[in-house]
Amino acid sequence: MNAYLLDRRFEDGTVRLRNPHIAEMGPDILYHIGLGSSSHDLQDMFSDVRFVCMGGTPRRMEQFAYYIKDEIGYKLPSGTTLLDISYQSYRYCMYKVGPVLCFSHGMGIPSVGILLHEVIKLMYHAKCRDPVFFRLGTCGGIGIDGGNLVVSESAVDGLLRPYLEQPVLGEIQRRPAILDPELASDLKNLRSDDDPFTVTLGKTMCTYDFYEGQGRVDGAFCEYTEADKLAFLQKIHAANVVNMEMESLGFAALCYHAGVRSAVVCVTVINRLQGDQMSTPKEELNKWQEYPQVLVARYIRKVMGLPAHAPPREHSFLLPNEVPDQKKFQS
Ligand SMILES: O=P(O)(O)O[C@@H]1C[C@H](O)[C@@H](CO)O1
Ligand SMILES: O=c1cc[nH]c(=O)[nH]1
Repeated sequence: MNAYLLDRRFEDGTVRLRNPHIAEMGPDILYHIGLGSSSHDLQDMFSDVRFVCMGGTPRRMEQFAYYIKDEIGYKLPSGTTLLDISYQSYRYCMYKVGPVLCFSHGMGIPSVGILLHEVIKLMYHAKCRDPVFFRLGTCGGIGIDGGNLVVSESAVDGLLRPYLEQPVLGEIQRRPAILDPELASDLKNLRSDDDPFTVTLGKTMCTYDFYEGQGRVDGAFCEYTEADKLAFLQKIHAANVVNMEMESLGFAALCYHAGVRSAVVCVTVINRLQGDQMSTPKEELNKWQEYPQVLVARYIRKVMGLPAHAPPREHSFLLPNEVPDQKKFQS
């Protein structure tokens, strides 16, 4: 067995829940994804899932669902589009394309954490074997220009500590935020020479805020100088931090605790050593957001025994319902 997993899974690769109450309590409602162990046949619906891919926005993850559909040669019945399985939750989006499950996770550790509790339980109820979890995100690069990829080798908090802390029953609970090193290195090696992006392996700083938490000077509040900010960014850069985002710590800690292999692949949308404001045109940002998908699709294809090379799309992808030139009204 992969050294990263230790004995945190069952021999047959199914997910071991580290919660004795679930087996005893009867029906389990997965409230935020609109599913349940008695209202749905979770094993029938999801037991073939091998890859769980998540990222912040519903649009990005719906796009990914269509992209991976083409990449793995999955066909939809004619005249149909992909169903958002968790549409009744009005929280996260969720698409299934063969062995790939795609979710949006919203912003920040609380949002991704709640989703992970329910997705890990879903893997358990469905008896999925050896699922691999990916976060496909955006980030601020530290010394890396926009439009390049970072595969996280580990996640640290805003104090450079490699664990997730949260108060539980009035005490601080600590869980190590460990990502699978073998998976990270496999992903990095899937870059091809004709890709329009570089891939850097390094530490990711995960913060609780986009503005002051990431040392920006362009929030509604700021009590430090530009020089203070740059000194901090240089200090963390010297400690091998190459990017900043807001979910990796919770994502890594919960996946590791569940015995699930996991990786974080983010595209840089700004080089924080050069500024704070997000001034890149939307069209460019949309194209960049697809780069993590390209690398993860290559990994999935490789594991499925398909040729690994999946090129980036020429143009950023429009969803079936995004008819161009629609007139919108704002009062
Ligand atoms: O998943 P994404 O790439 O949206 O996550 C990053 C971190 C925050 O959630 C968000 C801030 O803009 O982007
Ligand atoms: O600077 C950035 C860009 C994207 N996401 C972040 O959390 N920070």
